[in-house]
Amino acid sequence: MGSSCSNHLGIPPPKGPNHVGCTDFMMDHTAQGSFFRLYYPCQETEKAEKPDWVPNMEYFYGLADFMKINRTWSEKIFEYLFGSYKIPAYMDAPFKSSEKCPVVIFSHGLGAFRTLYSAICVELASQGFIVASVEHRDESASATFYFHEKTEPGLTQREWMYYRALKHGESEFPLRNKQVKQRADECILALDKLTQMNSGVAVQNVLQTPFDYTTLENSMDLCRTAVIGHSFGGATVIESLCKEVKFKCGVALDAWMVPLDDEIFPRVKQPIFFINSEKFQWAGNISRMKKLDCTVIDRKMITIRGTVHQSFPDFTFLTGNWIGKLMKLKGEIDPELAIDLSNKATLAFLQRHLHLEKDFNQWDPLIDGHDKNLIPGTNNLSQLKPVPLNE
Ligand SMILES: CCN(CC)CCN(C[C@]12C[C@](c3ccc(C(F)(F)F)cc3)(C1)C2)C(=O)Cn1c(SCc2ccc(F)cc2)nc(=O)c2c1C=CC2
Repeated sequence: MGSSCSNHLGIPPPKGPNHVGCTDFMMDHTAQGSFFRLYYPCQETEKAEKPDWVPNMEYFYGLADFMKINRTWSEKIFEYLFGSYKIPAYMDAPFKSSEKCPVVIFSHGLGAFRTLYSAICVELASQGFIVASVEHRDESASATFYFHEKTEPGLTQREWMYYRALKHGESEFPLRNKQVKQRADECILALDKLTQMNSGVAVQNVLQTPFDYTTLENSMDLCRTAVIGHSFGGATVIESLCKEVKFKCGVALDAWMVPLDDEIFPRVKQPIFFINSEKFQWAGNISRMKKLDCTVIDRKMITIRGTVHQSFPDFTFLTGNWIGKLMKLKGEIDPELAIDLSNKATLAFLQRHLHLEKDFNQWDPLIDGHDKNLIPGTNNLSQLKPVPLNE
């Protein structure tokens, strides 16, 4: 998919001091291996291209499946609406950072995949983080791929795994609980791969990208690691914190709490920041977040006024107001202002709990909802509303 998009829409560029590079990593041919997009501070290079936002057509097919719409014409619509957008980062640009980078593992939502939260991941990388945006193989992604057993040396063909919808009459919890456990394992495995890269252990990347992973040796501060996720990825944050104490804190963006066992809540010991949209809130979901409230561990919650569930993924920047509001991809608030508030509040929380020596503490008031576009805690209407299913 070529040609730069000419209209005013697009994924907002990063605001931090670093230029941002990105590259893809897949540890082996199997669906059990780790697969993520890596965003990192890079050298400024004219040569590097900006990658397509949606890397392969199969992702649009998967998105059609997820949206329960016909693949044929929806692929044309997606191609027309979104086919030419680029990620505001330089593909395979050389890594460059004057200091060790803190690390974030990012987990996407149901029906999403690794590139759909680029505005968040690129911003964090521009602020000095190394971010691995995992692509989950639990059949919750619209689509993902791995490789058939090596047919011939070097020659490998992609195997696509598509979104698995709930079967008619199938109950949601058992599937989502199994998936959230796999998702947490995949976040932990991604952290393990980054740990190997940091220690100079040679790691195999079955995607022959030109990026030189040896340049990441001694580049990461693995004592400063966090996990962040949207919706189902927010539940993955909680599950990952419970399973892996190397994650020092978590940021759950509009967490969908359904997949989680109640019994894990008392077992999570790390700080958690819930950043919620105004619309994706209902009593059952909020009450489970509140079960994580704790006097001795920093647990924070804010609501961003005028936002919807889709205010966190990149789609919110890519359609005009009319279509955006119709498809609930946009709320009342300007999408760039909303993500800016979310990113700044996230950076302040990460500074506090990863003990960063940056100036992100300038945004501490946002953690407590002190801004005209923020509400401390929930939107308090959540008691009234039934469960939103089409958010
Ligand atoms: C009818 C299908 N039904 C499936 C269960 C509900 C579908 N749905 C609402 C949608 C996603 C929507 C969407 C996307 C993308 C366009 C596009 F046109 F821009 F492409 C339009 C409209 C359709 C808004 C959600 O699932 C909401 N949601 C999400 S949305 C994450 C996502 C997925 C694909 C993306 F491209 C971007 C973001 N992540 C979660 O973890 C959870 C939920 C709900 C509970 C847990």
